[in-house]
Amino acid sequence: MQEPQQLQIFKFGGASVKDAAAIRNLSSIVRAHGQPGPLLVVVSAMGKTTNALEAIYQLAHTGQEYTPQLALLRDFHLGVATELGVSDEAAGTPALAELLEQLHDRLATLLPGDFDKQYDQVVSFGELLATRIVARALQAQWLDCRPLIRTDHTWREGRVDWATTERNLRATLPGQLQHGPIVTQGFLGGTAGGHTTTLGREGSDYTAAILAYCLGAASVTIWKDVAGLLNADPKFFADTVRYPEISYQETIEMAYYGASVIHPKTIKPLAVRGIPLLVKSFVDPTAEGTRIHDCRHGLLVPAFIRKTGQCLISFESKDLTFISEENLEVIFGALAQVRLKIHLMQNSAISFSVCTDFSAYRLEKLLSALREQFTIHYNTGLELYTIKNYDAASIQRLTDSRELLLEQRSRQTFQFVCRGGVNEFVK
Ligand SMILES: Nc1ncnc2c1ncn2[C@@H]1O[C@H](COP(=O)(O)OP(=O)(O)O)[C@@H](O)[C@H]1O
Ligand SMILES: N[C@@H](CC(=O)OP(=O)(O)O)C(=O)O
Repeated sequence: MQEPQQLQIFKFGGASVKDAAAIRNLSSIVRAHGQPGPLLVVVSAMGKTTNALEAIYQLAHTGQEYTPQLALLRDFHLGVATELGVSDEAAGTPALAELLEQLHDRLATLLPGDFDKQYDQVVSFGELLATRIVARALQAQWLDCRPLIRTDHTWREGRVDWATTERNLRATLPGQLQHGPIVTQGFLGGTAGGHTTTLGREGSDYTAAILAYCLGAASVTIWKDVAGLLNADPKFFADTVRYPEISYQETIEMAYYGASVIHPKTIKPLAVRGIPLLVKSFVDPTAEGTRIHDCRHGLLVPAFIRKTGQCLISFESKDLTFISEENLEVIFGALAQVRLKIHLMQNSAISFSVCTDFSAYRLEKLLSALREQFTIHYNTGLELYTIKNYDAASIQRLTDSRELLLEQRSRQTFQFVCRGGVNEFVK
């Protein structure tokens, strides 16, 4: 087996393929920055297509009308392909029409129940369509990653079988890469039985890391609409600062706390094999960006991370007994069962509180499981703020005008939960 020397992996997310002009820009980046050696291009669904597919699926699964939304999605993809001169007619193959027909048939034959499994079979079409269009625009090879990236049956958050995936990729890709760049889907995997899985929302960054790890890539570059990894999301915070370089460890923590610029699972596979991750701007591709790698640096400026759509749930034992390890085991078990991830937790003598993402469906399942044993209160519409490497001024900047429902601090990290401010911009 031949090792693909100096393999470069580029990942383009939804914003960088949102329309024909964006895909033209992507093509010029690949021409100017993709080195002459092997290149693997990972692409997400175009713009907000995954959200649109989620909405269509929700309607279809509940027996409601969805054909106008499906027609919009179809026309959008066919329109972009035509504008780029890569329609089925121009390409001489009906790949887009076939995908759209498969999507149509899937939606028309949904079964009641099995929500998460069927979600994956439907929502995956966003990446399949986008990669067909981008591969044609780049005159590159198109690769279906689903038979190669093997996962278990955890629908909507497939867990990767690393050994099988590495074997599959190493048996297939090095040879194919010799024939030119390859375009493949982010976010998707497949089970041993041939069913499609997805890796969790915004999981295409993670796909790039899986491919890099398994193929021993020289680097991964994720092309974003920002100048690099910043100390806060510029959509919500004024005066953001770019980190020119930052360690895997700092980045993994920022992603874990909710810095949505990088999917939290992305860093570990890269760190394990020492593969640098470059975050660069597709708006200004020659700018430096951020290099995430094995480096040492002094204390960084405080980083601000905001997670919206949070829910604070507190459990009290009904008979005023203390919160014990036995109680906690039951609560943690139920949270894992309904797949609610804990972002922050705190306990007092008779009460235990957790902050999680709000999902009406999962919360209801949790309440049914624990209601008999505990008195449960919850608040929704909350935000969780994290300040990494905090100082007094940074705490003051965020907490001054807010009523804190819960707060916690360690040596480097300050976190608090408060009520959500609609589209609030932090100065
Ligand atoms: N610390 C941060 N640094 C830079 N961008 C951030 C940060 N936290 C959140 N973001 C947001 O992440 C966005 C880019 O990520 P995302 O939209 O997921 O990209 P894509 O869908 O193209 O992969 C930026 O537009 C920015 O609003
Ligand atoms: N399209 C998927 C996967 C993804 O990673 O997208 P993006 O790279 O645009 O965040 C989603 O929206 O969840």
